[in-house]
Amino acid sequence: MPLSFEGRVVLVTGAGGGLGREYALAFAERGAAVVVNDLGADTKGGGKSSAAADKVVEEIRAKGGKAVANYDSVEDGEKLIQTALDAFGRIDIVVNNAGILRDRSFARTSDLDWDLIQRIHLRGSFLVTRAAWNHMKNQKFGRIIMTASAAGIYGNFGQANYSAAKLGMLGLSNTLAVEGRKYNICCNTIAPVAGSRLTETVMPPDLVASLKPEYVAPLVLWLCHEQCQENGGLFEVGAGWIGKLRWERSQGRIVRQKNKPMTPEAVQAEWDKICDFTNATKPASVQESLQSVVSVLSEVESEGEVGANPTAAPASMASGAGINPSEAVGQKLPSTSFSFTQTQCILYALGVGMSTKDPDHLRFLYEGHPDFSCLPTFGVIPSQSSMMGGGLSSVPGLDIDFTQVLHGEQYLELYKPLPTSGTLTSETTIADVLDKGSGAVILLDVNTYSGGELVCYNQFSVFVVGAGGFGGKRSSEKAKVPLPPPKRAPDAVVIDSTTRDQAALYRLSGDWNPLHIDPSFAALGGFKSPILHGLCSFGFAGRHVLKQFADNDPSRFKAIKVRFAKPVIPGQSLQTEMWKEGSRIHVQCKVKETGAVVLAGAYVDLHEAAGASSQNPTPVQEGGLQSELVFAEIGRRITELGSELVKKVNAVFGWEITKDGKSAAQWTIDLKNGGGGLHKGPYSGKADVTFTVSDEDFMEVVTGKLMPQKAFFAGKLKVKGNIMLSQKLEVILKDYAKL
Ligand SMILES: CCCCCCC[C@@H](O)CC(=O)SCCNC(=O)CCNC(=O)[C@H](O)C(C)(C)COP(=O)(O)OP(=O)(O)OC[C@H]1O[C@@H](n2cnc3c(N)ncnc32)[C@H](O)[C@@H]1OP(=O)(O)O
Repeated sequence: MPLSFEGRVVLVTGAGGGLGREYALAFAERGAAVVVNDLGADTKGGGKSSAAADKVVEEIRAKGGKAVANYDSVEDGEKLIQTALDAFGRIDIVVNNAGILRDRSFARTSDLDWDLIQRIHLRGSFLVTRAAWNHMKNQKFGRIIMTASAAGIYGNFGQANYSAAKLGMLGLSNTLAVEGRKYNICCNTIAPVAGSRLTETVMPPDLVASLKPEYVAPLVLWLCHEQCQENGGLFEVGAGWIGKLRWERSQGRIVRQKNKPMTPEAVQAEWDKICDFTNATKPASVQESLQSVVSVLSEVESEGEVGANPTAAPASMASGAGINPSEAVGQKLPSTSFSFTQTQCILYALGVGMSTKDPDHLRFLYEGHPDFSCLPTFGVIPSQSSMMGGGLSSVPGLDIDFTQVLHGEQYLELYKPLPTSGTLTSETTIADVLDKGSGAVILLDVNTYSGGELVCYNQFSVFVVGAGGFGGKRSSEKAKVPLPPPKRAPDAVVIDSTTRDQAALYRLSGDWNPLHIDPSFAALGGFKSPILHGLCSFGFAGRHVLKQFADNDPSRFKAIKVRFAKPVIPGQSLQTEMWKEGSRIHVQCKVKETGAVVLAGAYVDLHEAAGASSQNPTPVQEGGLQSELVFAEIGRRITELGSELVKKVNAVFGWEITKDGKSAAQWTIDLKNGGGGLHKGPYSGKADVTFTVSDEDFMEVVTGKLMPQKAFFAGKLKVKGNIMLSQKLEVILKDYAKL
């Protein structure tokens, strides 16, 4: 179908001749109403005449087209746009084409030469475009062209002023592309080579004659058509040829070591590698650029070697997918080391939705807890950092578009419970590359070691949307496959909310992919808003199973497999459905609000429980916080209740609370045979708890001057005893409250 501009209103600046005239005629021929702007100045900006614009308007009208003339300078941007609004009622397309030259060698460039060129090219384009911007925003459509020049891109003798202005227009265009994206305003830049008044002074006449403006106009028309979604591009065009330009960045080298000064000698030593464009990346946004630089910080912090090249990470920033399995499979990524402390374990637990609201979570959130542990699914973090730090893009045969990368599946197997701090090293191999038609799947096997001992194995499956069709195989014997759940009602269902900031929190564990936080980046992948990390939902599901079927005991966790079937949006609720089949728990996760299955074919393998069943009382050792806080709370309640109420408590619940205070005050709570009353069933057992405080501190607590919790932390209130899970004590506290 011919590309029509029927109903569109176009402003072309500098349209009295050359390229501008050609654009104006071409737009009008395809149905657009055109504002033909031309000041009628000479090529150096002198003089003023309406003749040039009028002539083009006449030409258009003679062919039955719609056009009006405007003779204002582009520095009066508002007036140009007003002409369009007055004549045609709207403005859809702005082609910033007007320009003049003041060529001088740099030493001879005067202030005036400089200022005039900046004013007409850069400032003029800014003023005209700004005047049109809100109209385009409101109508949710706009197409803008900036005219740069090879002189700006490459530099050209005698054109310092012009080069600066022209590349300035590219910077302007790049930012308008970012800001306009959500309003369907696209802004692109062209660097045309055509015979015109500006080029006839620097080119031989027959070359000028053969570089016709009509060899440039079709690109401008396409870029301005509603069907064209190109945005933020830079194109060289001339003689019937069009090429796109982009930034390329070498992999670079880290020249700094933790806690050591960065020196020019280190830069010198790495210079060849810094400038080596082998396996160069193509960052296409500030986020992509920054992200890789940020990864340097973690690399340096984890004391990565000088000479590493983490700026290639994460995944590939290259566009223009090119996948070659025979080159990629078997390749190893540089091995990485990951150092962590309790902080990372806690941050991760918070990232996958743990909260102090659930007392059972405290063992994963508080380093002072006697059973403080790392969540088993944290096992993906050290290995993930190996990919983030090393970069898939450095692998030959994997030229992938990072904006199209989704996490497809994950398998994790632990060979021993994870430590809560230490240094782990990871070795990553490209296990296979599959052609799934709609995408490519890259399987990465990662072994993670502590010292020489294997701690865990991960298989990452990375789905690169749109990168399929390269003629590869569809399945792999190396893949850990998802398993469908049994065809019966689930044995357990847990519903848990993610928060609006879930991804913002989870990313602090090391996956800085802007897909999860930056709306513009998410839009590049076709998402309306940032999506949650697959591994975050994975962490939710993993801990649901651990709580439901393994008493939150990390040592019982063996392995987990998950397929990410659909994206989750931060703030949605996850409904985890679980089926117990021996030691395997099949899992399926849905978004509660939509019913969509987001984790499919998932399962968790558990080790058999050793010893007591989960129904037995859990002994709490002296000094453990989870119980202590609650005990301290009980102590406070008891003192508040006073002796009369204590008696009542004893009577109602069949408890025996006594005070034995000589040199110290001691309280003993004895839940006789489950305490009777409300405390039957799984809460049966006996709890003997002793609070020990000095008389002085006891009085402080009794008179409310010192909160029991504070007394506990200050070591003034000591607690000793065995009792069932604190959760049950919360129940007890509620019962006290009823009294
Ligand atoms: C740390 C470094 C490594 C990690 C890199 C990732 C970095 C992270 O920051 C990124 C993320 O966390 S992204 C968030 C989590 N992931 C998602 O939300 C993806 C959700 N899934 C989808 O949208 C689709 O399944 C989709 C788009 C993936 C596939 O949908 P379709 O194209 O419609 O595919 P479909 O027609 O259903 O099936 C075609 C073939 O592909 C297989 N397949 C489908 N989903 C898959 C998936 N999720 N993983 C792997 N393979 C998958 C199908 O089985 C089918 O193949 P076959 O016919 O051989 O069975």
